[in-house]
Amino acid sequence: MKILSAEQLSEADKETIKKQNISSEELMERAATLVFNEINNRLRGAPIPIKIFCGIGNNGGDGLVVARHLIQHGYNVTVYVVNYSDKRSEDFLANYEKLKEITNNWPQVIKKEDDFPEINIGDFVIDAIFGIGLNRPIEGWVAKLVEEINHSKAFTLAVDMPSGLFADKASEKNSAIIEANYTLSFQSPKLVFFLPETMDYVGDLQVLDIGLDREFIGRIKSKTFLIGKQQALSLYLPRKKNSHKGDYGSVLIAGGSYGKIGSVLLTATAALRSGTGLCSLYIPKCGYNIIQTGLPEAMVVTDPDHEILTTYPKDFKADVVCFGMGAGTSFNTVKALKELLELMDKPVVIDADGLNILSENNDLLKLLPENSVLTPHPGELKRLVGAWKDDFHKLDLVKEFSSKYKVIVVIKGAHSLTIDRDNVYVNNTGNPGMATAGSGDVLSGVITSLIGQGYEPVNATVLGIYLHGLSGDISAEELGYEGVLAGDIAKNIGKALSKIFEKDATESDIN
Ligand SMILES: NC(=O)C1=CN([C@@H]2O[C@H](COP(=O)(O)OP(=O)(O)OC[C@H]3O[C@@H](n4cnc5c(N)ncnc54)[C@H](OP(=O)(O)O)[C@@H]3O)[C@@H](O)[C@H]2O)[C@H](O)CC1
Ligand SMILES: [K+]
Repeated sequence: MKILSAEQLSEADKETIKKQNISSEELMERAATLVFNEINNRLRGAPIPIKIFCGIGNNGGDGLVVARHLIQHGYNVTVYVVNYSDKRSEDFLANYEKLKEITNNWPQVIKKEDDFPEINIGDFVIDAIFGIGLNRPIEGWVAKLVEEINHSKAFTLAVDMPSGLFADKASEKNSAIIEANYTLSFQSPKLVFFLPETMDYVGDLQVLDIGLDREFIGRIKSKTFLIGKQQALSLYLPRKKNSHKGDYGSVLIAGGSYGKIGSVLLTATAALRSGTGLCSLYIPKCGYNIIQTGLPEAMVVTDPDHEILTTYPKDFKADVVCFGMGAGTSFNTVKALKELLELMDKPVVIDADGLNILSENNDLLKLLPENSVLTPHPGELKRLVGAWKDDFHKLDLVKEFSSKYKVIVVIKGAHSLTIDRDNVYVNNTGNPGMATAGSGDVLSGVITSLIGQGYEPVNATVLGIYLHGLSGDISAEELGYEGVLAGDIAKNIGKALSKIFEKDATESDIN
């Protein structure tokens, strides 16, 4: 699914009005009625106090439409107009009149702090103050109102966006932003919903298809995509009935050191669980018995050294090599990575200490084969691209790095991002249980395996991250967040792959 910017959404809005020959008020009615339906489905007539805070633009207009429907269905509603300026939009005004026609309980206008109502923890708050039209931080008494809503701890549902968030840029530190429990967003999720500094404001997210013109949206040249089940499915390369292990790639996992052989064991397990035909490990001698016992399906080649990697086996033929987990950054291990990069003309996957070596030896970056995949965690990423001011600056730095070195970079996080030059792929699977030792080693194994099976490196990365997250979700369902081990994520990759083929009746819009 494309992630559209505020500007693209406004254009789609205008184009839809033209093509479908409807008024913008009708489009507002359509969008806000969907919001009402969702609320009605959940509240089912419950008499809890609903407090709707409406701005004076079109987000506020949506709030007024929702209010009208709720009142007509007998809900206990109070509407507040957050009168932050006198520039009331036309559709706001039209719906203001419509609301006054159906109730004697007219909206209360808030113009200063003294006008604030009491907000109780048991209230149901609807935030329709600002949407995609926010163009500067919220200030003054409106900022105080936002704080008041947040402090109340009342359940808060945001219409389109939590007020105070910009759709496509970072917020200043300590900005007033609604901390929503639930966000019902129109047509396309906004990029900020998935970035670490802003995702917590969104709560649970649901995207409502408000019927903006499909053909126009299809033509929009978006470079930002949300990866859900449909996209994962479209990337999958089916297996032929008449095939053998030679058809599914020969991968080499190079890494490990004394005390850290578990890391390569996890990577290799994940590679095999993701469908690799032949999996070999290149490790220091100390790991030989461990791997041969722990993973009899894998083959092992050992370095001359007992404890670390010191060289690279020049005659070894593999379709793809993954380097770095548990390897350490000793002088001779740097040499081993250099030998590998000088030899390879096919994409490699570099993780963990491999990335630390690259950040300390910038000359090696130039040796990376085109479309190699780097999978840093935030600390490793900072060492590679430098420090960033905010999430959007980080995206710019990584895009620049990806273009300069012609590589694919993963920004790991609750929603991991794959950056391929200017393109951003946002992952939408995974859970906090995956924040556990070895989880990254497993991800590298999955991506390496898929490249070995013939996936384009960017597709292998996007699909690999999706499957890794889904496998984490399956593991958490079995074991609870705290109970998940990286080994479980590796073990369940096959189940995750099967799951993308399941038809799921309760599937939400964005999965
Ligand atoms: N295409 C769609 O998805 C549809 C969206 N709808 C809804 O419309 C809003 C967007 O409405 P819009 O009127 O463009 O913008 P807002 O309601 O978010 O903001 C209104 C105006 O507020 C001013 N502004 C911006 N920032 C601040 C601030 N910090 N303090 C005070 N005022 C501010 C700004 O005007 P200025 O002239 O003062 O700059 C905004 O224009 C969208 O989110 C949906 O909810 C439709 O209902 C359906 C189609
Ligand atoms: K809002």
